Amino acid sequence: MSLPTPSLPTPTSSTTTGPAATVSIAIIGTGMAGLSAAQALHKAGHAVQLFDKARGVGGRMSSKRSEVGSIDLGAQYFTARDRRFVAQVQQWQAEGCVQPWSPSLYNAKQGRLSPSPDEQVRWVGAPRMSAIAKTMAVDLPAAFSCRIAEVFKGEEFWELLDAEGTSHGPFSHVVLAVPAPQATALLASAPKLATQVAGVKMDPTWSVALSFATPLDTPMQGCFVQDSALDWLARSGSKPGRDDSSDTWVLHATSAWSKQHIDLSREAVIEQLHGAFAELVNCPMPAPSFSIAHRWLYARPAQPHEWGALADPDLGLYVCGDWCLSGRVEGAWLSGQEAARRLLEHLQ
Ligand SMILES: Cc1cc2nc3c(=O)[nH]c(=O)nc-3n(C[C@H](O)[C@H](O)[C@H](O)COP(=O)(O)OP(=O)(O)OC[C@H]3O[C@@H](n4cnc5c(N)ncnc54)[C@H](O)[C@@H]3O)c2cc1C
Ligand SMILES: NC(=O)c1ccc[n+]([C@@H]2O[C@H](COP(=O)([O-])OP(=O)(O)OC[C@H]3O[C@@H](n4cnc5c(N)ncnc54)[C@H](O)[C@@H]3O)[C@@H](O)[C@H]2O)c1
Repeated sequence: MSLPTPSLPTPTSSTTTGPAATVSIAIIGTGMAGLSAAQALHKAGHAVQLFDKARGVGGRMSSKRSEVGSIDLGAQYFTARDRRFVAQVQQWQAEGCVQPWSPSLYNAKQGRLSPSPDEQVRWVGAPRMSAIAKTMAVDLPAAFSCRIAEVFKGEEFWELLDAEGTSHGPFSHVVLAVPAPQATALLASAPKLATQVAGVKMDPTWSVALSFATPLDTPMQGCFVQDSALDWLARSGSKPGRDDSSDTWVLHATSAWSKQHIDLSREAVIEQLHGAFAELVNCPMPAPSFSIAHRWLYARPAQPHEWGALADPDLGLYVCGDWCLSGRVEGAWLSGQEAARRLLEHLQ
């Protein structure tokens, strides 16, 4: 498809900015990485415009509203090891959107459950995981339900084309903050970057929540699982601020199981993971009163990288996301900071 070359500063869409002096920076993706970059750029005095194909912020840290309350179907908790992220988490805690979570932890190996306490500090969004992204997004202009399909550069500025055919721009720079396979599709303007990003494989995760009217008779609140279709279990009500009127559990399948059952129906996934859960927990397991399944196609990078962020600074194109670092919440935040740092450095 041949794309129009944008002439500036002619307005081209509803999100068009004004004169070239105030041309803003486009950020595609409002997960942790995109919001981290947006906050850093906004703090440095730059105008940003965020886009997300979803109906709200958070990406893999979003929470699903349901009849049994909000459920964290993606990220379950996070740890903070880098001192910059530790400081950020303390700020979120002061703002009231983050609290520590100290579950009664178990380990399941070859079908045997055993307590597995440790000293690790674990954090969760409160009252739900998405609270962090919501707090970060305050004051940042964002367009939702807007899937960006193409990113292209005119003589001077960038334009975005969404899946509905609407053009957005002009933008001085573009930050892609989406999972690697989705970033590759938007990197036609930068073939070298596209090749590097295309090499990053991401694995899926099937996530299921089951609610029980009567609490299960187990002290377990979180469990690392081995030798099973499952690799993680969490009891939602044990996290601060959650609705605990029914006993809701989140079960995550392993990457291997998720890949093998990628096209299974939601009903069949719920049935199979409920079965694996019942085998694992040493207590009577009734039928759930509520269940839901979500397939995360790009849940985690298949291999870790140490890139921080990727960029073609001369073009004005930056790429970040958890997959540029650890594949965790902390890595996503650090990657967004690094993309912003490199962009600001290039402007000087
Ligand atoms: C099941 C599961 C469990 C996890 N558990 C943990 C955990 O316990 N601890 C931990 O630290 N991490 C965990 N993670 C990982 C953590 O959630 C991620 O590392 C982090 O949230 C990634 O943030 P991100 O901004 O890089 O990407 P994302 O959160 O994926 O954000 C990308 C955003 O881009 C949007 N987008 C994509 N393509 C387009 C497009 N073309 N146009 C517009 N918008 C687009 C998406 O809608 C999304 O909102 C888990 C992830 C999953 C899936
Ligand atoms: N399902 C997904 O798609 C997905 C994606 C990204 C991250 N994650 C998970 O997010 C977590 C984040 O990692 P982190 O380093 O921030 O947290 P962490 O330190 O709690 O866990 C890291 C890993 O150490 C092991 N571990 C930690 N504490 C344990 C204990 N008390 N008993 C037994 N094993 C224990 C587990 O294997 C765990 O996966 C990991 O568990 C990771 O698997 C899941």
